[in-house]
This record gives sequence, C-alpha cells and structure tokens, in this order.
Amino acid sequence: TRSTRPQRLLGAVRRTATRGDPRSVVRAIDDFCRHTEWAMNVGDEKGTGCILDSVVSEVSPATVLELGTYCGYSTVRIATLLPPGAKLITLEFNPDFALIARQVIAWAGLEEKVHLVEGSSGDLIPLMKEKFGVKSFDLVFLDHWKDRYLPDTKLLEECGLLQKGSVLLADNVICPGSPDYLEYIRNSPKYRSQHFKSHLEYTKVEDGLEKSVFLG
Ligand SMILES: COCc1ccccc1-c1cc(O)c2[nH]cnc(=O)c2c1
Ligand SMILES: [Mg+2]
Repeated sequence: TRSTRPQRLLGAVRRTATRGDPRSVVRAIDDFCRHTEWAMNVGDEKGTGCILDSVVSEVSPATVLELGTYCGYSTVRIATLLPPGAKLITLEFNPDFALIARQVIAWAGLEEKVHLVEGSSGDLIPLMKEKFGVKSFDLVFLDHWKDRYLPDTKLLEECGLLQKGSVLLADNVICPGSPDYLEYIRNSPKYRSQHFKSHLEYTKVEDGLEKSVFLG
C-alpha cells in the first residue's frame, strides 16, 4: 500500500540528514516540505531566527512540554537549543505519528533529552507530577489540536504545572486558528501576551504565534 506522508518525511531525513546532526535533520525536513511535499511542521520561518528558536534560547528552559509531536520537527528544533540536563516531554495522540517521530528524534541523536509519550494531553497532563517527576514547566509549546489549546492551558493551571515566569508559546493561532484560546489568554490577568505575525509553514498564508508569560 502507498506510504504515508510521515513515512515519506522520515525517508527524506534518512536519505539526506547526517545521523547525530540535529541541524541537518531540521534542514532535511524543511527542504522536503518546501520542495517535495508540504507537512504541518512549524517550519523554518516560524522556527528559525524567528520566534520558536529565539523564545527557547531566551527562556533557556530546564523543563519543556510540547503538545503535538507530529514527526518531531519542532521537538528536534527545541531539544537542540536546550541547556545541558534539560528535559523535553512531548505528547502525541496519533501512534503512527509517534512511531515516525521516535525515529526522527533518534536520527538526530536527541533521545537522551526527549521523552515522547503517546496519548491524549487531557489524560497525560494530570500525570506529569506523579509519573514524570515534573514540578513545573518553564516552557510549553502548544502545537496540537486547536480546540485543545484552551482546555489544556486551564488543566496546566489547575495541576499547578505553571509557575511565575513560565512561558506558553502557541502555534497556528491565526491558521487554523484558536479564537477561544486567544480570547482567554489575552484577557486573563494571569498572563502577559505578545503576538508574533508570521505565515503558515512553507506558504504565504497569514499565521502567527502567541507568546504568553504566566504571572502566577
Ligand atoms: C492537518 O491540517 C493541516 C493544516 C492545513 C491547513 C492549514 C493549517 C494546517 C495545520 C498547520 C499546523 O501547523 C498545525 N499544527 C498542529 N496541528 C495541526 O492540526 C496543524 C494544522
Ligand atoms: Mg503547527
């Protein structure tokens, strides 16, 4: 049967990226998505020099939660920028995506820094403290289903997983869009938000990321 898009993306990584070289893995996926087949990675505009990389570098987080692994592109981007000893927990609901992501993360040589957990964020977030020994997250990258952004943010608050200064960075707040999340986070006294206009990965379609600092 025909291969899936994630399988074809992994093939491109294996063919053109150097094992153990995360930057070559990111470049291989960007080239594949720009020239061969689009895929929903945060991409090199929202990723590079722009927002994702600069926010990760600025926060220099010891603990990161990524919601929505897909093929592991942003997982590799983020993990490459983490200080020694830092941990990234990434949650993926789709087992086919998770299987590909594990291989992409392994090809980049970042298994030690990344813990990929399969399952729904709604089920897994309440388990972070007891099962994963997390006290709180310094950075949360929201890049999963847009209608889960708001409930999962409220869940993170309720589970005491955010502390003063924790940063939430949300992809796709314009396209596909998460209006209820934006409404909540921009009007809540518990957050200070900033919008970064950008474009949907590999296209000219308007998109943007929302960076919100938890004020405690
Ligand atoms: C499956 O839709 C793909 C698509 C199609 C058109 C426009 C946007 C998107 C899109 C782009 C993204 O960065 C995404 N990131 C995370 N979870 C998504 O569902 C997602 C969807
Ligand atoms: Mg996205």
